[in-house]
Amino acid sequence: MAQAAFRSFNLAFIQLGKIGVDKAENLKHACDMIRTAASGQGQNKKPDLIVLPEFFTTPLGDAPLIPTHAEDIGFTPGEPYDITNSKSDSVKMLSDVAKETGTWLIGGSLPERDAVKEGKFYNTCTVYNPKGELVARHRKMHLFDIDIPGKITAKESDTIASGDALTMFDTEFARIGVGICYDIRFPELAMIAARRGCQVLIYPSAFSMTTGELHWELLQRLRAVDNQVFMGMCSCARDAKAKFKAWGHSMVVDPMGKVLAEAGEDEEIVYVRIETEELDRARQGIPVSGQRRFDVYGNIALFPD
Ligand SMILES: NC(=O)CCC(=O)C(=O)O
Repeated sequence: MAQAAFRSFNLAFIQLGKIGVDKAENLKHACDMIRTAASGQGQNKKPDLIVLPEFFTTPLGDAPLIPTHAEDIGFTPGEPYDITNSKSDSVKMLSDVAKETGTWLIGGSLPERDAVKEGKFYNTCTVYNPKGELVARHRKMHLFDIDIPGKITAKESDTIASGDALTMFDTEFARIGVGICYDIRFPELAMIAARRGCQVLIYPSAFSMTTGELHWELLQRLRAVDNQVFMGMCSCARDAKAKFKAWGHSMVVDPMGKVLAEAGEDEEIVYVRIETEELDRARQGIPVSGQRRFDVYGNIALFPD
């Protein structure tokens, strides 16, 4: 893979609120918020890249809504895609607003209907360039199936099928790796993306209230430091009435593990300047990438569980 460009840029995370049962209203609200974020709100922060959270069209934890809210995206990575004939309202909105605002856009995620794998759907993120072209798609690879007795039981795999590909895309300012929420718990994904030249990793997300306090910041700082990359997770806002209450606290961490920006719990737009020097400083000062011992590790995928 060719060396990726890297220059300083502005990033905006939309910690979106008001995600209700009406998909059209959710789309309209997301579109309004993207326009607001793109304006930079008069603070000389006009973003090059805007990010939405996980499941921005459909309330998380409301599984019966998934079949009605799911959309046919019909995108195959690497193949041309005709947005004007897309069957997805969300794809059309995201493409239009990326073009209108002239920004890169990581369009959170939404339930995707495909040739429906075993009657399930995908939890899918789509990415747009400033011309409004759909350039990448990530299907959540690791599904949120957990059981912490008395606290939380979740089985995302009841309705969602797992994706089977890593996702990264090139902009004029960085190579960016994409995952979705629970994907953060699997260091291999971030490690491979970093080794393939990503300087920035961004995961649309919505952590649980049980795990958020201990793990949300910790996991992002770990992935950032392990891989010497910028790491960010963009969450939904917390909604006290929702079935799944999101932790919020959308965050961006630098390659030394320093938290550059953090939202609260409510709807909010977080602006961050990503400075190339921070990555160079971390990698030059602590040169772990040249000190790895692959001669000793061998193929870790072959180790027994
Ligand atoms: N939406 C999710 O994947 C939730 C992940 C989460 O809360 C975690 O602890 O991991």
